[in-house]
Amino acid sequence: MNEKTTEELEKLRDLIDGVDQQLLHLLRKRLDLVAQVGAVKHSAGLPIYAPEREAAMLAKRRAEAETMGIQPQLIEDVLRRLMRESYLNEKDVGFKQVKEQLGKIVIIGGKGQLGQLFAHMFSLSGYDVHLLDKNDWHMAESLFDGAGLVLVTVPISVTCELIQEKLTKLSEHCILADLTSVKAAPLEAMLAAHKGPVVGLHPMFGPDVGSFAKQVVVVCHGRNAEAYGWLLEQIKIWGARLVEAEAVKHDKAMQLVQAMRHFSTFVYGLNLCREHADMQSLLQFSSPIYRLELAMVGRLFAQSPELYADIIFAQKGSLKAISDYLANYSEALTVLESGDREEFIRRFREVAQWFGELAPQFQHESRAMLQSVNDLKSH
Ligand SMILES: O=C(O)C(=O)C[C@]1(C(=O)O)C=C[C@@H](O)C=C1
Repeated sequence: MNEKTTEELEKLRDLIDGVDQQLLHLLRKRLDLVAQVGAVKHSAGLPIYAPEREAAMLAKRRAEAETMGIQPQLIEDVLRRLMRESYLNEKDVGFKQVKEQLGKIVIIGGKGQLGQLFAHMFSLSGYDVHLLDKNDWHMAESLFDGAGLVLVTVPISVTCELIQEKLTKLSEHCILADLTSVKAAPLEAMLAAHKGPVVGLHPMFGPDVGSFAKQVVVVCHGRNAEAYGWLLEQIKIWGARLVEAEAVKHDKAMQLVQAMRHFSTFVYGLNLCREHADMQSLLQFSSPIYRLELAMVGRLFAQSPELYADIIFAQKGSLKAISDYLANYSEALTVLESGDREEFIRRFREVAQWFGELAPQFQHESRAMLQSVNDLKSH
C-alpha cells in the first residue's frame, strides 16, 4: 500500500477492522438463521419472499436507526442486500412440492437457458423432470406417456408450429403451458392442439436471475384453471409475483417493453460502433448515469443475437411502435435544428406533466441505482 498514513490513523483502522470482523460474525449468524427459515418454509410450503414481513422489518429498523443517529437508508440498503442473499440461501434447501403424484414434467427446449432454470426449480421442488430437446423427438411418445405437465420453451419463431405439429396427442389430463414472450398466438395454438388444461406464462426476467424472489411471471389463462392452480401456487412459492393478463393486452405492452426497448438499445450500440466511438475515453469520462447506460447497452451484445431477433421480430405491431418512435425522434430533431429552445422547454414540460408523480419516484429509484454504480468503482 502506497497510501499515506499516520500512527493514529492505523490505530483507528485496527479498530475498524475489529468492527468489520464482528460484522462478519453477525452475518454468519444471520445466514444460519435464514437457513433454518428456509427449512421451515420448505416443510410448511411458504413462499420464499414475504413482502409484509420485509416492510414491517424495514420500518422498525429504520426507526431504530434514526434514534441511534444512523441514516435510515443505510440500514435499509444493508438489509435489502442481506435479504437478496436470503432468497439465494433459502432456495438451496429446496421447495415444497405443491402437486404430488403429478407424473412427469416434460420441458420442451429444456436445454435452453430458461428451460434449464425452470427444470432446476421443478427439480428443487421434488418433481420428476425430463428434457426434450430438438434431437430428442424420436423419444417424444415415451416421454409424453404419463406426463402431467408439458412446458414449451423454444424460440418464438418455432413455438406455434411446434405446438400445432407435435403436441396434438397429449393426454387430456396433461397441462400444456408455454414460456414464450408473446402470448396470444401460442395460447391460441395450444388451445387448438390440446383438449386439456392450457396456460400461457411469460417470466419477465432473464435466465441469469439468482432466484425467483420478487420477479414477475405473467399468466394468461387458457382453459381449465382449476387443473393448473397448483402450478401457479408452485411459482409463488419460488417467490415470484403472478400478474394475470389478457394475452392481446400483454402482447401490445411487449411491443414497448421488449421490442421497442431492445431495438433502440440495438441502434444505440450500432451507432457507437459505426461512429467508431472511443470506448476507453467514454468510460473514462462517464458520469454514473452514462456508465449505467453503457452497461445497459453493452450487456445486450453479450447475449444471443437470435434471442433478441426473435423478440424484436415476434410481432408485426412492433414495427408500428418502433416507427412511431422514429417519427417522434425526427420531429424533436426539427426543434433542435430550428434552434427553438423555448419549444424544447415547452415539450419537456408537457412530458414531465404526463409522467406526473412517477417522474420524482423514478428520480428517487435511479438515485439508489446510480449510487450502487459508483460503489462498484475500485479506482
Ligand atoms: O422472515 C422470512 O420469512 C425470511 O425468509 C427471512 C427474510 C430475511 O432475510 O430477513 C428473507 C426473505 C423474506 O422476504 C423476508 C425476510
